[in-house]
Amino acid sequence: MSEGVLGEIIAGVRIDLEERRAGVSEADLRAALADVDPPRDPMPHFRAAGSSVIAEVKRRSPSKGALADIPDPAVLARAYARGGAGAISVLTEQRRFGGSLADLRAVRAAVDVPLLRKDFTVEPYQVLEARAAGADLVLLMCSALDDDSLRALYELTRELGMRALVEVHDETETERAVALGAELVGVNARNLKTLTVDGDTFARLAPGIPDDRVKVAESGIFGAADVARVVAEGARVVLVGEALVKDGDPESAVRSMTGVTQ
Ligand SMILES: O=P(O)(O)OC[C@@H](O)[C@@H](O)c1c[nH]c2ccccc12
Repeated sequence: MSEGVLGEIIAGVRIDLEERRAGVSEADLRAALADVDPPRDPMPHFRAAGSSVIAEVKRRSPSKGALADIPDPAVLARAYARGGAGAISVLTEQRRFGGSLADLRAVRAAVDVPLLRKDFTVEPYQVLEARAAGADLVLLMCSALDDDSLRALYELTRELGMRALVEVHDETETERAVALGAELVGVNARNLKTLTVDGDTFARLAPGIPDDRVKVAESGIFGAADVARVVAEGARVVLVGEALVKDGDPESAVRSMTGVTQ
């Protein structure tokens, strides 16, 4: 299932994960959950009229290399929050995206908006870790998970009171996400096996997702015109990284993509 770049990324993710697990056990993480504020629910914002933005803290990517110098993710997150972001995504994968759980904690301390831990989630340990660091959502990628793992991780997020953004990039994955009952389905226009963006992906896959689910358009969105296009195709939410981290005024950039209607 995971071939090419995706397989390589996940191999690295597993190595880093085992290193962390050697320091903090799953039982330690579960115990730590008692001291964490309850999860914040992004769904009301996502379901309200007009587009909602998940604004991403993203330092680099395998396809583009370094995107932006982000000396303090808290500063960027505050700008996103002032701009009206419905949620903030923090990429925590270290090797290819330059992120960390420290970034997630820094953002959690700075803003009240719901937070997505954006990583290649393959083990329950990562979901517990996300919640312990104050995340409210996790990303579950169909391309990285078989049906049993997908279901087990989805159920764990619900058990913890979190939401899962279930990511798809083709028809088969879309059917799997829908069959799972995913309420938040992200269509990633970037194929993580080849790293290329296909702007027609959302329009192609969205009709396969029932309208009672919240449809999220991910990747390759650079401005209000792109948002208007995916909103017309059924998106309620857009997930934007590169365009926001590169913008000198991220607050206005988020605002310009928020509340866009057909
Ligand atoms: O920087 P962009 O093109 O706006 O994309 C953001 C987001 O969609 C992208 O970071 C992403 C979507 N799914 C992922 C899975 C893993 C890592 C990264 C991603």
